[in-house]
Amino acid sequence: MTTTTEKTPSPETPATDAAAPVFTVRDLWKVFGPKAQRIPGNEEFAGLSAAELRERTGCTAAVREVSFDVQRGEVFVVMGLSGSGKSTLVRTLTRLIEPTSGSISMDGKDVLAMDKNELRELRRHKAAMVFQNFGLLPHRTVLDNVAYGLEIQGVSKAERRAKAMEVVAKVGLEGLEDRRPTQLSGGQQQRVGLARALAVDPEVLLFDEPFSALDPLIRRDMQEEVIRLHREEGRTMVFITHDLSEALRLGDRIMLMRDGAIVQLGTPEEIVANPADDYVRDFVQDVAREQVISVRRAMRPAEGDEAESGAAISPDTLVVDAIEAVARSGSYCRVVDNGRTLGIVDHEQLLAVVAGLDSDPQDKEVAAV
Ligand SMILES: Nc1ncnc2c1ncn2[C@@H]1O[C@H](COP(=O)(O)OP(=O)(O)OP(=O)(O)O)[C@@H](O)[C@H]1O
Repeated sequence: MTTTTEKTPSPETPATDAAAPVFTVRDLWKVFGPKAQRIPGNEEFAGLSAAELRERTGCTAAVREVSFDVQRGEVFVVMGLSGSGKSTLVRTLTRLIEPTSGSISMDGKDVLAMDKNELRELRRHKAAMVFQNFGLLPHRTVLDNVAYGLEIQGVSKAERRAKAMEVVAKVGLEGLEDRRPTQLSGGQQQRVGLARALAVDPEVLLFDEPFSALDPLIRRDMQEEVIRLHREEGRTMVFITHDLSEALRLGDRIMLMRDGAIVQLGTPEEIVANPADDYVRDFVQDVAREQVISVRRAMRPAEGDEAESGAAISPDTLVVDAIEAVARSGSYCRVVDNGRTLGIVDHEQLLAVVAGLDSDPQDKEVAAV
């Protein structure tokens, strides 16, 4: 794994403070196939590629010794090509798929020790899933579909109607409450699916490629919707996608998977600026770097009296915005944090980012798995 240092709390640690992770996953494996239990941790199979493992054992290691934390309030994106293990991994979080080995805790509670009732509670109240195929009930109205999760929780009719109306408005479906799913566009149906998950007010929303069936413009709309909701509510989100631009747009952090294992875990900026290996480098090679990388990575030390005056920008300013600020200033901009000048950016630094000449070999070492 890369730039994030992860502590290993005991699965029993009660997570009462806001700084504690929502999910803590350690050494997780999910192996499909005969005698799956023999695969995790077995030296004999450790060096085999996915294809070799399948050939030798008939097993598929869909999730392979994966460890990570999901922090409270973040959008945690799980990204990878088809078959890399994204869906399997996210389904193990609430044990829709039983892991083969490893540990998972949510809010400090050991998920693998939960009984049926606790699991039901976990899936209904704490970590609601938004699926790609919406899972809507065709004979129910939009409002009744949205209220469905509350209905199975036994919430009274008046209360669930009120709550459903509230979330219908929140996702921009006002006026469509009485329609049936077939009378809605794909994007609108996805909003119903999202509203239904939101109605139960879960601590975490788990999205399994929810927008991949939508056409690009509607998809963009839905991404904006998720960003807006996240900004308004700060709810923790785990979002699966195979689409890099979607991952970069939505993710606070991105976990890139390949053949069931983590290739890199970091912020979009860390992944684009410091790909952990050639696989990630290939993945991100067409990204417009100036739209992801901030001046924090581009600046140079101030020389002479540069630190004293000149236009100021914050360290989080994206290079694309800094280019405009530098052009307007006519010379350079100071990168200022809390009144302190951290460094300077001028045309030279910013162009180096655009041209991909800015990689810092030291950073790369830190980022390598
Ligand atoms: N029930 C199963 N039995 C056997 N193999 C499975 C099963 N479910 C998934 N796999 C295999 O596990 C691997 C990971 O699958 P998974 O669906 O998690 O990948 P993914 O990254 O979500 O792919 P996609 O983007 O296509 O949905 C694949 O090789 C898949 O064939």
